Amino acid sequence: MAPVRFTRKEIAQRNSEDDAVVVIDNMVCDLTRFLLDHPGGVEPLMELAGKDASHAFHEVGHSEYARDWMQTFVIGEVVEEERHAVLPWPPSVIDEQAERRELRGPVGESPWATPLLLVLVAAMLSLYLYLWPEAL
Ligand code: HEM
Repeated sequence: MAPVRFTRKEIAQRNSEDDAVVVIDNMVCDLTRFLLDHPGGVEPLMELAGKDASHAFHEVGHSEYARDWMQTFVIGEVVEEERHAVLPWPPSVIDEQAERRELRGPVGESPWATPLLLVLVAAMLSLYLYLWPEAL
């Protein structure tokens, strides 16, 4: 069965505690019956009712469990022409990428890294020979 499609204008009207709908990653979620069960409280959900909550949802760093739970509230999707780019998921993918960048460090990506290393080795060798000329 084809999923139900909603325009962002239709969603914007569903912003009350009796009818609270948000968009997360282009999926339309009816959170009306979830409001009181949300571990993060009613307030953050009501602030976003009728709106696109994708950014807020990801920024909180919701667990995979929360993500799976969220799927149970999906009632449809945003019409094709009004969809936004979806953020990568799971966050571990983002974290791993960030970690790899951190491991590489600022020098790892610099074009000066290799010449600098060579100069350092040459300087150390000269110092060594200067201090212990008999080593030759
Ligand atoms: C269907 C949508 C949502 C589901 C199923 C959901 C579920 C959860 C769950 C299970 C937690 C506990 C921590 C975790 O396991 O990640 C949580 C915490 C929280 N959520 Fe949500 N959430 C939803 C939407 C949102 C939205 C749209 C916001 C908006 C900002 C939000 C804000 C928060 C906050 C602030 C916390 C508390 C974080 C903390 O104490 O560290 N949630 N949520």
